[in-house]
Amino acid sequence: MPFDVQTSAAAADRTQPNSRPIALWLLTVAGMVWAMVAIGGATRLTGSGLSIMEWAPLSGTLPPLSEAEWQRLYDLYRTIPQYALVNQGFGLAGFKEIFWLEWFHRLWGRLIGLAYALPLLWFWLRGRIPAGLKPRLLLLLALGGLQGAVGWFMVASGFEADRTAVSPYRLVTHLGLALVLYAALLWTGLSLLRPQPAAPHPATRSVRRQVKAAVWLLVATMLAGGFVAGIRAGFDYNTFPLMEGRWVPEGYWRLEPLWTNLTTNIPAVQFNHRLLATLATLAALGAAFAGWRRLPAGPARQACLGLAGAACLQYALGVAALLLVVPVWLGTLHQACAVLVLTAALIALHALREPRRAK
Ligand code: HEM
Repeated sequence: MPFDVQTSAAAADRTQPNSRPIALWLLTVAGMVWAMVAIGGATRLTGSGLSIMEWAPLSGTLPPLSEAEWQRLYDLYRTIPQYALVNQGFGLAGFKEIFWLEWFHRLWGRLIGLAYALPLLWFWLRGRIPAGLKPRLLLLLALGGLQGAVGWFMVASGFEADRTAVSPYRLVTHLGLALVLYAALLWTGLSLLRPQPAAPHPATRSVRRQVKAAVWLLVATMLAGGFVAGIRAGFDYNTFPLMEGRWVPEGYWRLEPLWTNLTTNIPAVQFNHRLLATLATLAALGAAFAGWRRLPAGPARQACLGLAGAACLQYALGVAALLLVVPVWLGTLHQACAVLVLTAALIALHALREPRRAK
C-alpha cells in the first residue's frame, strides 16, 4: 500500500481518542517546570539555596509556625560555612529573607509533583491513557522524583567544609535534568496534540538537519551556561566582546588537569559559553534563513523563524546580564529565557518531524 500521510494521521487520531485533555495536562505541568527553572535561578542568585538544611518532603511543606521553630532552623544554618563566611551576624531577620525563596522553590516542586501525579492517577483509573503512552508517563513520574532527590544532593554539597555554594557539577546536573524533564513533557504534549506531521515539503529534511545542528549547539550552550552560573563566572570579565582586551582571555588553560578548565576556570568557562552561544545563534539564524527560503508559509517555517528570534533574544539578555554584572532580575530572566529557546527548538523540531510510516 502506498504511504499516505493523511490516512495515517486520521488513523492516529482514531487510535488516540480524547488525548487532548492529556496533552493539556502535560503542557500545564511543563509550564510549571518552566516557572520552576525561573524560581530556581532567583533562589541561586539571591543566595537563598542553602537556607534550609533539612530534607523533609512532607513536614517541610509548612514554613516555621513558631519563633522556636524559626530559631531552630536558624541555629542549624549557623553551623554551615556559608553562614560564617558570607552571612555572619545577619540575624534572624536576615535568615528569614533568604529562607522564603528556598521554601517556595521546594513548595513549587511539591505542587508540580501533585499536578502531575493526581491527574495521572485519574486518567489511568478512568482508562483514558493510551496503552503505548503509559511507560513514558511513569518514566516522567520517576524523573520528577529523581529531580527532587538531585536537588537535595546538590544542596547537600553546599554544606561541606569551606564551601559557600553548591558543587557546579551538581548544579549543572540539576539544571540539565530540569531541562530534560521539561523537554519530555513538552514533546509528549505536542505529539498528542498533533500525532502525525502533515505531508512534508521536499525541503523539510535538509532544513531539519540545519535545525538539529542549531539545537545541539544550543543545548551545549545551556550546559556551558550552567557552569558559568555554578562558578559565578559572570561576575568577572564584564565586557563584550573582548575579555580584558583580548578575544581569548589570558589563563584559559591555567588549571591542571586540562579538562578542569572547562568546568572550574572562570575565564575559560565564560569564554566557552560566549563562543558556543555565538555559534548556536548563528546556526539558528542559518536554519531560519533556510526555512524562510525553502519552506512554504506555514507552521514549520514560522517555527524556524521563532527559534532564531528566541536565540537572538537570549543572546542579547546574556550580553546585558554580563555588562550589568548579573543583577538578580536579569540573571533570572536569562535563565527563564533559556527555556524559551528550548521551547522554540522543540516546536521547530516537532514541526519538521518525519512522518511515521503507516503500518
Ligand atoms: C543562545 C544563547 C545563550 C543561551 C542558550 C544561554 C544559556 C544560559 C544558561 C542555561 C545559563 C545558566 C542558567 C542561568 O542563566 O543562570 C546561562 C548563564 C549565563 N549566561 Fe548565557 N546563554 C546564551 C548566551 C549568552 C551570552 C551571549 C552571554 C554573554 C556574553 C551570556 C552570559 C551568561 C552569564 C553571565 C550567565 C551566568 C548568569 C548567572 O550567574 O546567573 N549568555 N546562559
